[in-house]
Amino acid sequence: MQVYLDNNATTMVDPLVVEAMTPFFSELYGNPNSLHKFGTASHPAISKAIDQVYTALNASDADDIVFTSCATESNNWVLQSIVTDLVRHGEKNHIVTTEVEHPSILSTCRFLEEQGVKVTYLPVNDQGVVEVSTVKSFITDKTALVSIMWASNETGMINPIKEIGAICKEKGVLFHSDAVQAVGKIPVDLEDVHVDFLSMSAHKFHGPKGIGALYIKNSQKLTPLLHGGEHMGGRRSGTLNVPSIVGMGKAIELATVNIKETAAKIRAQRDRLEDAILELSDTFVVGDRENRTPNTILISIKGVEGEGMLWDLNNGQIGASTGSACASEDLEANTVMLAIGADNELAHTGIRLSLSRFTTDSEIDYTIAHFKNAVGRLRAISSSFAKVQPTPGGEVQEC
Ligand SMILES: Cc1ncc(COP(=O)(O)O)c(CN[C@@H](CS)C(=O)O)c1O
Repeated sequence: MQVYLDNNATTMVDPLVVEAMTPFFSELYGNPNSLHKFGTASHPAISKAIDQVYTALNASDADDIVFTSCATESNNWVLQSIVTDLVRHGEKNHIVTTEVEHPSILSTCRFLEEQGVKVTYLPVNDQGVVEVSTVKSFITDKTALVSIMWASNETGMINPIKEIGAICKEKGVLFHSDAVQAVGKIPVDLEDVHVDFLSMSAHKFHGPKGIGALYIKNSQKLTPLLHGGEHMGGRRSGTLNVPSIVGMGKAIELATVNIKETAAKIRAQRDRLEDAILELSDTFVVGDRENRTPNTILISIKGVEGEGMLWDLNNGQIGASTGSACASEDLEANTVMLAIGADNELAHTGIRLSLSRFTTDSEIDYTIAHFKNAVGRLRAISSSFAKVQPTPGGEVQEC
C-alpha cells in the first residue's frame, strides 16, 4: 500500500480537473490574445474559470482576480509592488508580518530590508497563532502593509484574519493574506472577511502546479511585477496558461462546492490518526484541533529525529514531511516549533502529516500501524531516548 500524506506540499490533480484541462493542450491551443478563432475559442473557458474563483471566494465583481504562476509569485508581487507604490514615493516605510510565514514572504521581506524597508516579524503564541493585540500594537502611521498567512502550512493553525482585517481597515493599512493553505480546505468568504490582497495556489487543492492567483480588492492599484503585454487587463504580463487556468477553476469549484462536508470527513480521519499516535508516550501535537485546518498534524515524537522518521515512513511507502517542502533539504530545526518555544532537540522531532479528500480509511489504518512500529524501532536505537529497563534482580539500568 502507498500512502500520500504530504498534501500541504502539493496534491494529486483530481482526474476531473485533468479531464477539464485536456482539450486546451492540442485542440483549443490558440493564444487567447490572438484575434483569430484559434485564439478566441478559449475565451469562454477562461471566463468560466475566473467566475469559478470569484464564486469560491464569494468575491465581488468590483474585485480583481489575476492569475499568476504560483503563490510565490503572488506573494512577491504584493510585497515588492507595495514598496514601489507606497514606500519609494510615499511617507510609508514599514511592513508587518510574522516570524512563521512561508519563505516566499520571509525571504522577500529580507530582500526588501536590504533596500531600506523596515519589517516587523511578529511573534506567535504557543499555539503558533499571532495575537490580534500584537498586530494592533505594531501598526504605525508608516505601516504600508500587513501580511499574515491565513493558515500555517506547517501546523495548520488558523490566524484571526477577520479580526486583523478589521483593524487594518480601521487604521487604513493595506492587508495581504497568504491563503494558500486555507483556500479549498476551509471556507474563505471575502464578503465576510476584509483583505485587500489574497494569494492562492492551485496545486494545494487538487489543481495543477504552476498556476496561482492574486485577489485584489476593489481593483486596488498595484504596480505589476511582470511587464510586457496587456494580459489580465495589464495587471500581469505573459501569455495565459489556458489549460492551467481552466484546471484551477475546476479544482477550486470541486474543492469548495461541499467544503464543510469534505472538511468534516477529512477531519475525522485526521483526528483518528492523531489520537492513535498520541497514545504513544512523549508525543505532542502543535495547536488545538478547533482552530486548525482539518487535514494537518504537526506532531513531535520525543527521541525520534524527524528525518529518521521520514526515512522509515518512506520505507513503508508513506510520504510525509518534517515541515514545508521548501525547507526539507536542510536538516534545520522546524522554525515554527522553535517559534512556539520548543527547544532545539524537540524542534528536530517534528513530523507533518497532511491528508486530502482522497485519503482512505484503510490508508489511515495502515499509517497508524506503521507509525507505532516505527517509533518503537527508532526509539530503541535513540541515544536521546534512554530507556530504563528492570533487570532480572530488579535493579534498574540505563540502556
Ligand atoms: C503558505 C504557503 N505560501 C506559499 C507557498 C508557495 O506556493 P507555490 O504555489 O508552490 O509557490 C506554500 C507552499 N508550501 C509547500 C511547499 S514549500 C509546503 O510544503 O508547505 C505555502 O504553504
